[in-house]
Amino acid sequence: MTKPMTIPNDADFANSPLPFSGDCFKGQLVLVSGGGSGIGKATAWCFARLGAHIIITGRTEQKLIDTVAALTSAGLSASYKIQDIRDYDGIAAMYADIFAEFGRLDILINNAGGQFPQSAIDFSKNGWDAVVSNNLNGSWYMMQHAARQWRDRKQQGSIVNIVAVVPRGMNGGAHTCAARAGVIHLSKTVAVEWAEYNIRVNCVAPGVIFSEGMRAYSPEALSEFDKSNPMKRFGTPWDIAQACVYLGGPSGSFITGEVLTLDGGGQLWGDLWMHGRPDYFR
Ligand SMILES: CCCCCCC/C=C/C(=O)SCCNC(=O)CCNC(=O)[C@H](O)C(C)(C)COP(=O)(O)OP(=O)(O)OC[C@H]1O[C@@H](n2cnc3c(N)ncnc32)[C@H](O)[C@@H]1OP(=O)(O)O
Ligand SMILES: NC(=O)C1=CN([C@@H]2O[C@H](COP(=O)(O)OP(=O)(O)OC[C@H]3O[C@@H](n4cnc5c(N)ncnc54)[C@H](OP(=O)(O)O)[C@@H]3O)[C@@H](O)[C@H]2O)C=CC1
Repeated sequence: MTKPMTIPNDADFANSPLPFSGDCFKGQLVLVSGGGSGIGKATAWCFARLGAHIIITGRTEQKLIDTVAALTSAGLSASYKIQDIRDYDGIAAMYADIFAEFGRLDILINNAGGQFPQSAIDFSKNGWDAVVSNNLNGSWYMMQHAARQWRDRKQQGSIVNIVAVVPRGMNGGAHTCAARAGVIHLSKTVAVEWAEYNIRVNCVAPGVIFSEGMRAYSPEALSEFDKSNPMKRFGTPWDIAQACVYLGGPSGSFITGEVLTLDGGGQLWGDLWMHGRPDYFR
């Protein structure tokens, strides 16, 4: 039978855990995919500074080594695993290793991903497949294998999927827009299906964030990115990191199936061309 609810009082509020105190994630394990650069790296730092042990993943070992070295040099707790998010069986084995070593995983920040900018009409079949596979399949493999571990061990879990701002499409990025829209609606669906397992699933949608990822764009396209929202500037990886902490941790405990957009208002005003603005739209 469900416990009857009581109205919280001053004593309850005095003792409720604060979401962003110095060590509020102490004893917790957070996995950040793509944690060797950009938004993932910032998110790893944010959680680690709040007391969590961080596992970062990615394909390029040197980036992971350097990031873990920086975190541990600062007295924080971190390790890494090399893992391509497109490798279904490899991901299952990675989670098995993590649970065998730590016995738990509290939060998955499903951040790894990316694309190349190109007009949709020019996509090759392989180009389309590569981006959809990276961003939709890869995100799903990471979510499903984590959720199976949590369900089987009767442990609660929280997933934050990093997506993109898709309501008005993404000019020059139709492949990633399709994949990210897929992740958003996948998240909304499993947020309901997995509520019985105490697994929350949310998304963070970054607008233009000035990270290493910006190297994938031409100077011409980049020169307009910071004018694509009413604040007329880029956001920072730290902006996104804090949103991940808010949604992924206890402060998000009654939030599931949600998309938190951090884009300086770009979904309301402005436009962005990932492959440069065509003359027709000048
Ligand atoms: C509305 C507001 C939205 C704001 C959006 C702001 C902009 C978003 C920014 C970011 O997301 S920053 C993060 C950027 N970081 C990355 O994108 C890095 C990750 N990307 C990759 O690792 C790769 O690009 C990939 C997408 C995973 C593809 O890697 P893969 O190793 O699978 O590809 P390949 O085997 O090299 O190629 C497969 C296929 O794709 C074609 N292709 C690859 N790059 C390009 C390109 N630059 N232009 C055109 N086509 C490309 C490649 O040619 C292959 O196709 P075929 O030649 O075989 O037909
Ligand atoms: N910066 C921005 O403006 C925006 C970014 N995003 C998304 O946010 C996320 C982080 O981007 P950002 O930090 O800016 O850019 P980065 O390119 O720095 O980050 C992407 C990370 O994902 C990893 N990665 C990519 N593909 C794979 C894969 N198949 N398997 C494992 N790891 C992979 C990369 O590491 P490695 O290559 O070593 O594997 C890299 O560390 C991405 O999903 C990006 O698309 C969304 C909207 C806007």
